[in-house]
Amino acid sequence: MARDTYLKKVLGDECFGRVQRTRVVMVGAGGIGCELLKDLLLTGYGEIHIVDLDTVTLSNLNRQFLFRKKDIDKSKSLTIAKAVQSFNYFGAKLVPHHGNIMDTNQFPLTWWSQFSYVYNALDNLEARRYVNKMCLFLKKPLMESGTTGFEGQIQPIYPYYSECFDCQAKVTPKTFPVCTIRSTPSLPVHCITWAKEFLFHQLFDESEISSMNNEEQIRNETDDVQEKENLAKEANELIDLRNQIKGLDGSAFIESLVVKIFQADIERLLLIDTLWKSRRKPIPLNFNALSTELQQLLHAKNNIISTDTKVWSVLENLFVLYKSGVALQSRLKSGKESFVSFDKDDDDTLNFVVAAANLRSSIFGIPLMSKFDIKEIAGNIIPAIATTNAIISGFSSLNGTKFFKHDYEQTGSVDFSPIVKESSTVFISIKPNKYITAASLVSPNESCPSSSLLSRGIMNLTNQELQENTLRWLVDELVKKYGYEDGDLSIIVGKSRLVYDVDFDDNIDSSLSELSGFEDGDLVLIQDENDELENLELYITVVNEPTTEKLPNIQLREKKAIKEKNEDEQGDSTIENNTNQDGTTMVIIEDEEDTDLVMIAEPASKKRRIAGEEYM
Ligand SMILES: Nc1ncnc2c1ncn2[C@@H]1O[C@H](COP(=O)(O)OP(=O)(O)OP(=O)(O)O)[C@@H](O)[C@H]1O
Ligand SMILES: [Zn+2]
Repeated sequence: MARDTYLKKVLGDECFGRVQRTRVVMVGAGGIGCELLKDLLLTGYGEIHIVDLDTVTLSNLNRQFLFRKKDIDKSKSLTIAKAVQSFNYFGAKLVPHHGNIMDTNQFPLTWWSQFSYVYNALDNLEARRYVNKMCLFLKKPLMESGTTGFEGQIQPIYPYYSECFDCQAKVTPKTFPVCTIRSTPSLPVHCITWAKEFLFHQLFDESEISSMNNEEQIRNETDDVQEKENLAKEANELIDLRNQIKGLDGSAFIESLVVKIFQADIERLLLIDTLWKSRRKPIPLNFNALSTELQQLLHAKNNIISTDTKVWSVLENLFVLYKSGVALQSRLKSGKESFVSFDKDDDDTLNFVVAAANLRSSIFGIPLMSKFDIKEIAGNIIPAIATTNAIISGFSSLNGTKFFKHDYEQTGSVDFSPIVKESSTVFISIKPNKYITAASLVSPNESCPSSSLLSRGIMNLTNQELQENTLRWLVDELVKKYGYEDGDLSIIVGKSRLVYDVDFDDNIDSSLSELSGFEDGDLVLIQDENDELENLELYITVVNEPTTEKLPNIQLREKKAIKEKNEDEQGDSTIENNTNQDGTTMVIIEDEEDTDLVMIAEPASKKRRIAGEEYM
């Protein structure tokens, strides 16, 4: 059967026709992106824009099947667009963009407005959150997807009609109590966390204050006065050492470091009796006893450390610490870098963390690990699996394409209720009986910072208007337009910087261009201090010509009314479910007569795990 005949049969003539006239964007051209682009192309989409900021690396080739060895170091988006031409059977127009999706110069809000559907194929929380926001701004449907190892998930997002990406808290990586890491490690992962988050961070990274040295946290976690004093002392000495890094020569720096962290700090720790009542006491490193052998290694011609999969001896770890420590020190000394951040692919940083973690392990009687294994833990690497990406991409395009069964484009409607009822979040996993599960979409979370009690719109001003108009002008305009009682509003820019409220009017006569936070692409939050009107988020857009619609023509809803409406709508999810004896549910995904996809679902309440940071 010809391809288009087949697609017409599966999607229906009208839907297929719409898909062919549609312009979509795919953000991310990595593991999921390669699979997804193939799917979107073979579904017949008319125009596909592809955004990625990165270039192809060797490690991508095992699963990102559209890239070849010859493509290494080339732009992912440009390469992928070329690679699919050989099977571009429907003649889709492919438009690659090499850049960061969060760059508002390259991708202003006006750029986003051209798309009918946004497909995410990203690997980090920050970019996902950003795209979610843009889609909320423009009421664009978004398909979110993520995989980690054998697990994966898609989440269709229909702004204000179903949960957005921010509606559910994300799984955060496992953390350990500071005191376990700093005083009483018992597992290799404790020593790796110490080496990476505390030692490396304090010595080489941007900020001297790390979470491992958070006094308040330490105060909450231990009552032992001696331990508290000890931790503070340790950290201060490390900061002193950091300040001396550039002044010391290589061997003096490493020797001071080793003697301090593996000898003096441990000896001091041993003085706190309470810590060792029921634990094995650590044994400080005897640096003197090892220094002759270390010198021999340092003067050896051959590279003695070769295999990453072998567990190094204490001496070998000391050697690697020496070499990587000196390399990092000279990078800072050269002035080219003012700090160095840990990166699993930066060998100096990884070697330092591996060696420091292992030396600490040896002191506490914890098994040492190979560089290969430590890299996996320190880099939080869960292997990416091509098949998981392929399955998730398939669900992503299948579920996303359903949107085009409706004629949203023609009618201009943004009432997403019908498509929300037909869509589902899909999960895949390797657990028996849970290979594929699905749950119907639910209404946005009432306390979601991104999609509840909030209206959004665009503020259009020319550069000249930004220079001429003061904050006072903006406050007056806001009050006139939206009716804040007694003018009692506050204006917040950036993440949380207050520039105005009734008790803080220091900036009132500054022009908007003088106040940072009012540049093209910036977001400004307006809050009603009387707590009656919902919040308003403005997206600043610099236009060439003055417009009459400087502030968005919207009516802010009353918070009370929204809450009441939400309460009325509770429990309004109508997807047909049939509960089985084992508590799982059969969810009919397709509403067509010839139902083609039936899934087993667990109750929706159990399924609140959304693609978070650890999803690739
Ligand atoms: N802010 C962003 N703007 C544009 N593209 C982004 C942004 N953040 C991430 N990406 C891209 O999303 C893709 C995610 O794909 P994937 O998870 O396979 O990651 P990868 O970097 O290719 O692989 P790995 O992380 O395993 O080395 C990457 O190609 C990455 O460059
Ligand atoms: Zn939300």
